[in-house]
Amino acid sequence: MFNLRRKRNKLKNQTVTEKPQNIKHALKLFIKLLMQRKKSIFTVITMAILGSVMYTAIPWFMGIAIDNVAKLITDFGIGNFSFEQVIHVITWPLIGLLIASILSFIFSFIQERIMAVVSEDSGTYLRQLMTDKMDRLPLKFYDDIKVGEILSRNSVDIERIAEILVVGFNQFLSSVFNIIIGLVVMIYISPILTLIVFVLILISSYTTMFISKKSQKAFAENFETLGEFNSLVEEMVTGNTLVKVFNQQDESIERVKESNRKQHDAHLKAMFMNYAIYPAVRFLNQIAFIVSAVVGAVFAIQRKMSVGVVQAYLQYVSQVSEPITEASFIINSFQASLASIERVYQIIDMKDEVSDIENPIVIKKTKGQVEFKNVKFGYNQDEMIMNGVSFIAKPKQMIAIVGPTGAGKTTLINLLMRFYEINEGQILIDGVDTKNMARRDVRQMFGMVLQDTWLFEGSVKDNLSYGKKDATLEEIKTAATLAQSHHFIEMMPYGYDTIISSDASIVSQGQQQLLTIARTAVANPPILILDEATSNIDTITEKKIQEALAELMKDRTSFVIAHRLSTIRNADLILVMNKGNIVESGNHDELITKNGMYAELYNSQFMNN
Ligand SMILES: Nc1ncnc2c1ncn2[C@@H]1O[C@H](COP(=O)(O)OP(=O)(O)OP(=O)(O)O)[C@@H](O)[C@H]1O
Repeated sequence: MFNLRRKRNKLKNQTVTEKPQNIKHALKLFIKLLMQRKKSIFTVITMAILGSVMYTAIPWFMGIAIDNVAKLITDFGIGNFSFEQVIHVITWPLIGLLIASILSFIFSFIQERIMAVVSEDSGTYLRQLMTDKMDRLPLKFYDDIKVGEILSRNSVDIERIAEILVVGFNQFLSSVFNIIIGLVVMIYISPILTLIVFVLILISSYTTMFISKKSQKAFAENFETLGEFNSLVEEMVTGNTLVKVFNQQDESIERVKESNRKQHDAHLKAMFMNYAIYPAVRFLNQIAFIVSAVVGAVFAIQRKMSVGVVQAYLQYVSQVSEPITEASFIINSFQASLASIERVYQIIDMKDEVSDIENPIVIKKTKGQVEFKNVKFGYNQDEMIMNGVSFIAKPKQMIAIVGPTGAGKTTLINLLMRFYEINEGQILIDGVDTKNMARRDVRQMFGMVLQDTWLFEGSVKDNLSYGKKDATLEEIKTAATLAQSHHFIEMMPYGYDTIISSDASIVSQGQQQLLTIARTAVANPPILILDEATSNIDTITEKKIQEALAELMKDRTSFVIAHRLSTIRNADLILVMNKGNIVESGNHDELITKNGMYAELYNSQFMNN
């Protein structure tokens, strides 16, 4: 079936990877995106710093409260001071703690709120950029990419970028400042202990990362070997007879045994990781905390550190170690978003369609003469398929294009409509090179009636006036009458106001075709493109379609991708195509006399269906 323009999807787009191909470039794009909202980002960073300061202040105030109570105990001895005295010494630290907690909450609330807006805005901004771009991209772009791929970039990837902005970026900022400020306070409390603790945290985080990678591999191996084992067993069961016929029982059993042994080893490794290594990793992660607790206790006994400070220190150890241990998770999701941003910008940064020339020529009233002058074209620069095609279609002539599949019929139409730019030569309409016209004006001169009809969800009236928005109801009805549709439209529940869609059963396939003919008639284009590929429509409707098309073609230049003998015989000019080029042209009698490819095609099954 004739499917204009999009004949071959090369699907050369890359598979979705979770890592950016060029991390530096992706990072630049990410920063560029953030810099769109400089003020917000600056506020967010300030909030993150202030939030971390407040967060760090909380254990500090708690420490002061503990130390104040401890001092009461040391000064007066247990039970020798009043409740009021306790309240007196803890009131200020507790107020400080309360204020720090509230401020910490407020700062992170503002931070998250602003980032939520930035994230939404960035999503909308990227979506807008993508949509605008889709409009400006050459149609060739759509040959090379799957529709699903475009949709996924427009939704999943942008969603992921928005998510990392609202969740990941906040988490990242808070983690960085919590670590820095936490470390500063820890160093202030005890530089030596902090050095030991920091090294321990780094070692345990690195080990965790290393082991997670190994364990992921072990689990993957486990699944793989299990899959292999299952398919071997399945093969043995289903092919049991064959195995016996060829006397391969021993070898089969040996293969299963071997696979079973591999599966056993892989499973054991995976389970070992799960039950032995992970608890060890968890313990490792606690080591920094344990060392700090032990050393802190010793310092407290030696009175080098107060109990309150030891308690604050321990909280700082968690404050610093937790984000470091989670770093791999944050890095992974950040990497995934960088990959997303890279994919989105791959489209945004693509080269636009060659823009129309300034001051394009406008043909006021098209006569409908079409000329191809030595046209050369290839979908790819290095692979020409059309090598110097020339012909003239005079106004109101009917041109039949024939040729075997892949001959270049669609390509010829694609070029006519300027869906692709030709490499050499000229395509002229009424003597004007289409390159010197606006694309929109060129396409407006053509009306197309294709096999794959396209109706949108809306009233019959709206569908018919799609090509001429200001068409009056009278015009629409006249066109519908010409296209043998008026009668069945009137029979519909609401006549011309009936809502239809392409998949609605309210209009049959044949009626859909008639409606598309009516739609073209409303638009009243000077040149027509018709696809005559046979479709499974009943003979009566088929006849109606024929009559409607004949009516439509009256007084217009028409290009027909022809399959019907009658059409071809009536054509003023037949273009016989093969391997991208016109190999013969003329009318039926001339071509038959020539006894070339046309005669061959004519006598074969090809045109006689
Ligand atoms: N978008 C495209 N990108 C690259 N090559 C293409 C593209 N569309 C078509 N071709 C190639 O161009 C040649 C001509 O194809 P075209 O679709 O024009 O033939 P056709 O005569 O319309 O075939 P059919 O009768 O099957 O519809 C073929 O070799 C085809 O593989």
